[in-house]
Amino acid sequence: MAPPELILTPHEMARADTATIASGTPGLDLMRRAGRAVADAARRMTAPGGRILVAAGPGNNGGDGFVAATALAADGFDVAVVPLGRIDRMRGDAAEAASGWHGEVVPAEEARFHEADLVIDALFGTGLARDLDGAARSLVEQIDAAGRPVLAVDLPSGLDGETGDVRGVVIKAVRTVTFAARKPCHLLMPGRAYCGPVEVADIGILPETLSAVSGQLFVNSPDLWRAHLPKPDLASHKYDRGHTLVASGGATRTGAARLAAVAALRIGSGLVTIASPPEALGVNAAHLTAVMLRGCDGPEGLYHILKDPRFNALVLGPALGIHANTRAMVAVAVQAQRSLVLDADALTSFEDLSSELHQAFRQAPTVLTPHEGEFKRLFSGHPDLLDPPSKVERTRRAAAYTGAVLLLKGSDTVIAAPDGRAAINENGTPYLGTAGSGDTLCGIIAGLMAQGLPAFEAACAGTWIHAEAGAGFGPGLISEDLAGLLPGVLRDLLR
Ligand SMILES: NC(=O)C1=CN([C@@H]2O[C@H](COP(=O)(O)OP(=O)(O)OC[C@H]3O[C@@H](n4cnc5c(N)ncnc54)[C@H](O)[C@@H]3O)[C@@H](O)[C@H]2O)[C@@H](O)CC1
Ligand SMILES: [K+]
Repeated sequence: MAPPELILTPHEMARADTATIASGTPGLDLMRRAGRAVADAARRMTAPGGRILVAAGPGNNGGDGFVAATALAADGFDVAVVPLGRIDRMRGDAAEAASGWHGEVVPAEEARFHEADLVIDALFGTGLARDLDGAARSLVEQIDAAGRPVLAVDLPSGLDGETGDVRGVVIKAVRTVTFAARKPCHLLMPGRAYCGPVEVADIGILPETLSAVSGQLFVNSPDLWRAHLPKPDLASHKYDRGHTLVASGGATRTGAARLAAVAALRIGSGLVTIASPPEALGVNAAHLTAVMLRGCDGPEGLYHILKDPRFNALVLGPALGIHANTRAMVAVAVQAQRSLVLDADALTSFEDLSSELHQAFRQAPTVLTPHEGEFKRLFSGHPDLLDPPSKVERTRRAAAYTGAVLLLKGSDTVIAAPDGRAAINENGTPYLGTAGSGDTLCGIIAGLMAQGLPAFEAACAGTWIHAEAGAGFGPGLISEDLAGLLPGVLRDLLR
């Protein structure tokens, strides 16, 4: 089994670079390998002899560009370098790489990017320190306006490597070659939309060096959690696979709980029960077959049901209503120390009361699944949780604050555990943006926790499986389809 893929921040990457150099690999060797990997990609993107313009910045990203230019010219491509600033002011390895270039140099104001078959963007990489302005901004705008295919070196210039935000302006690339590991900007929005497919080139930085500097940020893929997935054997029966309880809303708001309940059953929870307000029992009963039903009158009702220890995972939130009763039900669930997924109304009920959530969930596995709007409302009194520009950092801080696993939804869903582990999901699909999709996600996660997955792994696996099911279906997807798509995804995963 492959190890989980690490994502390194620019700062961590610089540490890996320094450690590699300290252990005997010259920095110039790393740059040469980086530049050659860029040249390899460029070769695949350009017809023999094609015109390639390399926009080279003042730092090591520019150095990589000079190495690539030299390799491509040697291969017979028609290459010119467009430097940003004076080449004779470059320093260190980048100056060394630039000194190997004896071909055409074109000043930015004379560069005809629109005539290029390929533009290599080697302006800025992980060293971008502020918003682009002046000559740098003009050059980026000039390249973008030309509309020619761009190959980005490490990352599209103008992207903040850590946050994925645009620093003033950014070049839109059709492909990116990065080194040793992907950076957060390759997965987080909006950055991801500017990268095209991202290729990770091995430049000789050892996996153990990457692990040593890693801040425990991962790509959310099966490599991160597959080992935890339950595989029932011949001797196991439904009582071994947990019992998920989903709280239903009132008589006209019962669908969300049923979506969650059916998803929990499909993902493998041995038994699933809907806890329904008395007035909604009839409508729930009319729609349920394999899912069981219990009457549950608010927090007191929940308290009585949870006296039965077999209910080991709970979903609270979908269509429960935003009021004190919902908060009280959360309190009962927390007291009962069961695995818990809180979404939607269960979160919004704590608006302006988020201080009540401080360390509230550290006793039992809990997953909170807000989208950005819910997250902002929930933690509106806590600028320390809302201010960090990095979505990963915001999610991590909220996880540490609440003691729960935080799943901050979006096309770049981030999942963070209170211990600092975090993952960015990348298999999402816009088709998942449909009514009830979040309810299904809650059911999947709770169903996995019912079977014994730890909260972080359940949240990561649930996010990935939910997205995979949606992506496999595509246009026309509605939430009722999702549970039925889970067996196919599970079959592939457990193969
Ligand atoms: N870290 C590594 O392991 C390796 C890194 N390499 C390359 O090195 C790059 C990082 O190099 P650097 O740290 O030199 O950084 P960059 O080359 O990304 O940029 C730094 C330079 O840009 C200037 N600068 C920063 N922000 C600016 C702005 N807004 N406007 C104008 N100028 C600005 C800085 O003063 C500095 O001269 C990576 O992206 C990668 O391409 C490779 O050479 C191989 C190994
Ligand atoms: K770049």
